[in-house]
Amino acid sequence: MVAIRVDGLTRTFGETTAVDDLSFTVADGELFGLLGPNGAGKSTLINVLVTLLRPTAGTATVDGHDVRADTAAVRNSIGVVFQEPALDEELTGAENLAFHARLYGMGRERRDARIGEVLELVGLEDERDRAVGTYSGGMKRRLEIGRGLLHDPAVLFLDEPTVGLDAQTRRDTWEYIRRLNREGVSIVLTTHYIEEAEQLCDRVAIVDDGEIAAIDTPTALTDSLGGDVVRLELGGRADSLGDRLETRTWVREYATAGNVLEVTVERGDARVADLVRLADDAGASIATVDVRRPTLETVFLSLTGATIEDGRRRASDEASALEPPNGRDGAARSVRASGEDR
Ligand SMILES: Nc1ncnc2c1ncn2[C@@H]1O[C@H](COP(=O)(O)OP(=O)(O)OP(=O)(O)O)[C@@H](O)[C@H]1O
Repeated sequence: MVAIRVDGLTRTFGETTAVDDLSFTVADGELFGLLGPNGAGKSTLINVLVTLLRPTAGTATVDGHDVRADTAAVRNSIGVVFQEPALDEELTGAENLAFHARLYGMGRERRDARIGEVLELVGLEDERDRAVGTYSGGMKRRLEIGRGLLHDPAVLFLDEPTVGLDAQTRRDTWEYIRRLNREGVSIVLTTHYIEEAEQLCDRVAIVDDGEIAAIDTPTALTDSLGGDVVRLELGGRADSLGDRLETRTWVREYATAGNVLEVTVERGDARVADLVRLADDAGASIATVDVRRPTLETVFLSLTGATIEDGRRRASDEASALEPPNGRDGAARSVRASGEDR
């Protein structure tokens, strides 16, 4: 079964094509990540899938419902946690959830049972009667995730779920997200954190400039780069080693620059000794050796020619230099007010 099917989806804002002819599917029960810098089109894509924005072209279904024709059915099937917190700090955790459950028209009995279940799922049962204003950042985020789950949705959308959280709280939040996923909820999350995509997601779509540059499991994406890079800093010029490397079948490729030699091999840790021996035979002394496994950052760089950080900087420069001529439309603005990490 398919949780989400996107076919030729495009969304433009005036001259800007925020989402450009995307097609992909998310399987039932999958934890799927959209990784890309600010301005790549991730939020626009999510806003179309959660029916806050209409597509300009193409189609999408969520839990089998068309985002254009069946908005009510889509909304019933999904939970959404936006980047911007929207909790009432004066109410307790349980009261915040009860308020939301009433908005969903849940009857009292179901509401009470479900609030208990959800608080347990996100590990806040002991804090249920404390005012949310006294919660830590991570607890608030978990309560928001819990709120998105109240009506038992098939698909949960999380827009930058750990933005602004410290490293430890981020890891804890990942654990809760994994737990929900194990309970059977399909999850789509956006992130610009490499590690989040690598550690958490079953599959990742690398999004840049409204397009999907690649889509696969994190391991397959990093493997596609063809191996680890062993970097040797030598006492003399590195090109003296070139001839010797040419004859080694385990060398996928190599590059030299001054006294630095970079060799791509399948298993970097297993080849360090061979490379040290080769350098030795060539009479080259070695100053440093390190082995780098490619990360999704390396994949992003090789696909787009920029780092995610570059992309983020470019987006924020553009945003401050040039506001869109017609301004942002209301639906998008209400869910995208500026946050601390932009
Ligand atoms: N309502 C809008 N009006 C005009 N342009 C918009 C609007 N929403 C998004 N855009 C533009 O569409 C492009 C994609 O933006 P989007 O917010 O979807 O990217 P993103 O990857 O989600 O980034 P972020 O992490 O900052 O939300 C950007 O160029 C942005 O300026």
